[in-house]
Amino acid sequence: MHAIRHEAFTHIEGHKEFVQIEQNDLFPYLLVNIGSGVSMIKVEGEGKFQRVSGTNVGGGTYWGLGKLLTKCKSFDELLELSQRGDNKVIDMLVGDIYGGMDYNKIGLSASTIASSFGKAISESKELEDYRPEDISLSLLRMISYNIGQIAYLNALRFGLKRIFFGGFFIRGHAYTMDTISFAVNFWSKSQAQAMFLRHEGFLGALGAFMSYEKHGLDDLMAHHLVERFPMGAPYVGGDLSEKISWMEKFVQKGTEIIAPVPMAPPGTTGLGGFERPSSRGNTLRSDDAALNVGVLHLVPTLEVFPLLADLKTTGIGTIKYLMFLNYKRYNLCRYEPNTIDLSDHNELEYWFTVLSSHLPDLVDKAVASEGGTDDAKRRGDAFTRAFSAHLARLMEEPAAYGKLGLANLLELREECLREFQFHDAYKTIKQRENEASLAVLSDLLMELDSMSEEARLHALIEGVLAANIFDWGSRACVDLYHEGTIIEIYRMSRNKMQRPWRASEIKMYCIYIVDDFDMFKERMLGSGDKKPSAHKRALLFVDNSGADVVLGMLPLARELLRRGTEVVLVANSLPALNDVTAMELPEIVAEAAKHCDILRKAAEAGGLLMDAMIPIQDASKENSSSVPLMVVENGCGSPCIDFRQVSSELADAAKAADLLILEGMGRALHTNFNAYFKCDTLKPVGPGSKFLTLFDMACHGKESEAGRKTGKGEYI
Ligand SMILES: Nc1ncnc2c1ncn2[C@@H]1O[C@H](COP(=O)(O)OP(=O)(O)OP(=O)(O)O)[C@@H](O)[C@H]1O
Ligand SMILES: CC(C)(CO)[C@@H](O)C(=O)NCCC(=O)O
Repeated sequence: MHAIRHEAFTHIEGHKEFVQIEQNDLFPYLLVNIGSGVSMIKVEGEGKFQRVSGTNVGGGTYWGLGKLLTKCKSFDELLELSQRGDNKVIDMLVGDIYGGMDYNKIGLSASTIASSFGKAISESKELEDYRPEDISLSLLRMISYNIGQIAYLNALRFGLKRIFFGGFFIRGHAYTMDTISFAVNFWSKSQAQAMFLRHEGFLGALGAFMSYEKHGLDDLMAHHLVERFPMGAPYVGGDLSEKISWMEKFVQKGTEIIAPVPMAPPGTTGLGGFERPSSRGNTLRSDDAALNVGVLHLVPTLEVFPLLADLKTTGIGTIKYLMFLNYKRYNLCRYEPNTIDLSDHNELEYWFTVLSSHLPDLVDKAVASEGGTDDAKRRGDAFTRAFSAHLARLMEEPAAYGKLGLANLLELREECLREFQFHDAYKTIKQRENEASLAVLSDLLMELDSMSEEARLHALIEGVLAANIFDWGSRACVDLYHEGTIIEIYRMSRNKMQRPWRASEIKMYCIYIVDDFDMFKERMLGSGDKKPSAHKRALLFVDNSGADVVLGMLPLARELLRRGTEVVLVANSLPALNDVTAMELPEIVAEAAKHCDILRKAAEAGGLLMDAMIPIQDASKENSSSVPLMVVENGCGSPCIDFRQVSSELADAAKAADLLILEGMGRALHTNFNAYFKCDTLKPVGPGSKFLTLFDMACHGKESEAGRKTGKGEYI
């Protein structure tokens, strides 16, 4: 639960809500594992747990007894039957005893089950006279309610505030979860709430893995575990079945991709007591159709970005805590990379349309990047189907893979491409753009050098914004590109920039803009009595290949180097769209260095002209007079960045940094727009980048609360 965000959720009347749990507030809790039998485990801390109780009436009882009584051939069939059942045919209800009335004096409604299967005593019916549907429902309620009640009593016995339910019995079935939630709520008189886990079926395997000494997992930190989604999950059968054979336990081999089955609209529970939970529909909503899990990857080199401001000290925001026996609100604010929350249905629909409309073009590029072979076409087709199936799944249940943010969706697409062995769909385009931009770099540098300091700084920032237009995720950019050369478009785009740089609205999110260029300029160039004060080290998070990095970010890097600031170019570890990668940067820098002495000396000092990538500690060699220009990878393969999980090289490089330049829509707007850092930060986002209409916006930024408190500025 430390590692996987949005692991725990409540499930009440068909409504799933994720529960945010602070790392230091997780323990103690009761874990109820419903397998064949049921184990109840008191968990008091990391590795500190004790089995305190259990019950032999569990999943095995439901399946075993159900099989005997209904002749069902599979567990799912049995569960499906229960959806169409009516338990009052077999269960003795309070109303049956008290003449159809509620028994108000002791607080029981007429529909409350007085005795499971109790009606069968007094009726002269044989087993065959009962419908299997009714038997299944009575049995499911008997067992789930019993487990819910015992769990609650044990939590009470040990003063545990939370109960998590797991085990293969649950398996993501909405109706089972609603039934257990109902039971816990009923017996605790609404004092307790059942919580469920997205990866409930894997607890045993995970426990075995974690306790296996050879892994040396003692120091395992939450940020070392990354959840990725199994792209084969919705894509079953066909040529790629070998790839997903491990999923056979969950998904029947050879099943076609099927659209997820919508659940019936929630109804009301009516009279109270044991009315049917409203998520019950005519069709069982099972996760068989699309496996509802992510795969955990252990990446021991991932770290939390050390310059991320600790927002707890700022006290902004409110996090809702659902606590057992005690409902509290805490005033805490945690880092959330996503700016856009896709739980807003309109927002979700908008992004799904954008991604779907980009799909054919992306597949064309991906197939071309692999030489357009038959194999590449086959993989392209499989990718389209797999990704579309994921989109359909998420459209139907946005929380299927945890709380959905735009960054997750964009990363999902990149992962999906990689899953089908498209490692760099934009390879050719990136190369072509890099070459075209490098060819005009020296002209641009000459133009910049002819300007006054102030005009140059202004032109450089405008240049970063203007060059960020070259984004091949943006159709508008592609269209524009047909109409001019790289330098013409760059110049035109720069000329269009009018201060104050601002954006008024991005889709439904209003963005309030502060153009802080003057503040930044004062720090860089000084003003009045104030002397310029160069930053010690700047981290430049670069975005797109071609003009963006070559004509935008490199000239800015050069200016910083000229002023004695060390520059670290931070780029993706793996390709994502047309973003430049850390592997590609040394070659680009080497080529640019041919046109510029400042870049050449700095790149030499940073070791870039000798090796492709060098460890940061070797970077500040004594044998050069110039401050170094370095490259580090960020640990990501997505257009966005989650600062809780960056490469250890980046974390290391950040320790000495006092300026961050976070360029581009993915990293500065779709993610991290609301992120605060401990040092000066620039967040330049160019017009028309990543899916926005051209010239919709020029640049965004805002004053930082945290910045004001710490005396650090967040510019532009
Ligand atoms: N497709 C399925 N086939 C069989 N059982 C299923 C299926 N889906 C869910 N179940 C439920 O899962 C239960 C088994 O769960 P699980 O594998 O977690 O337990 P186990 O390891 O056998 O039990 P224990 O924890 O008691 O050792 C079954 O008894 C049944 O109730
Ligand atoms: C015996 C185990 C632990 C096997 O996993 C499980 O099936 C269980 O907890 N059964 C319930 C036993 C009891 O009555 O406590």
